[in-house]
Amino acid sequence: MKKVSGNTVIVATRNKGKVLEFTHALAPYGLEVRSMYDYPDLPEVVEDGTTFAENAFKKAKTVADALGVPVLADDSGLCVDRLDGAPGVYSARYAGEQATDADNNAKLLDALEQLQLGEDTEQPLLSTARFVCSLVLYDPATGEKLTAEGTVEGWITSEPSGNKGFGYDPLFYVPSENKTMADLTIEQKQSISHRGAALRSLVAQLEQ
Ligand SMILES: O=P(O)(O)OP(=O)(O)OP(=O)(O)OC[C@H]1O[C@@H](n2cnc3c(O)ncnc32)[C@H](O)[C@@H]1O
Ligand SMILES: [Mg+2]
Repeated sequence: MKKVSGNTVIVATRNKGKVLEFTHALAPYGLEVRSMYDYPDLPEVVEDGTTFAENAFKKAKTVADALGVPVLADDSGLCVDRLDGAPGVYSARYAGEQATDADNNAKLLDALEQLQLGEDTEQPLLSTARFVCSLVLYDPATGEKLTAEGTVEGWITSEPSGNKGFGYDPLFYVPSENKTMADLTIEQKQSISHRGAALRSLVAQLEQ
């Protein structure tokens, strides 16, 4: 399978946090990252799949078919056990179509704090949770795809901390680091995160 075009990896995303993480992770391989911001007039991707893998494939295929070169896509999200896996594939639009990270974080804390009402506890760790990342690299010339998935386990904390990362990172407490994901440097996040794990698995497949 043709991996990339030249030394450029096109990632089918409009999430600037993801772009930064992929740029950082792929630089040691001599690879540069471009995103949907670098290509005007790309079709919209309708993320109506029921799984992360389905949505990642839709993003990769839509953009790869439009550009005629292999494209990598990431669909990811947060699954919270006390909310039966929500927000899951709806993570980006949990608080509505135009929701900001702050809106989504506020809605998540609200949902979990409602559940804690009436319980005889004020402990800050509200629920176990995991981030999931599904990656798909699709080659439109052959129709071949490579897929990889990564997860990271943690807790949702009622005490947000940190200003790095993006999305739900300030609410995601990682016990092994005794920090939230937003407290970690990009390197530290990469070494433990769902996206880091998925990318390592994809690179291992490409190196085979
Ligand atoms: O679809 P693209 O354009 O890639 O950008 P997006 O932000 O809409 O990305 P997703 O559809 O994959 O939605 C994932 C949401 O899950 C959250 N998320 C995913 N990875 C995360 C991470 O590493 N840290 C914090 N939140 C994350 C975040 O809120 C994302 O907006
Ligand atoms: Mg999206």
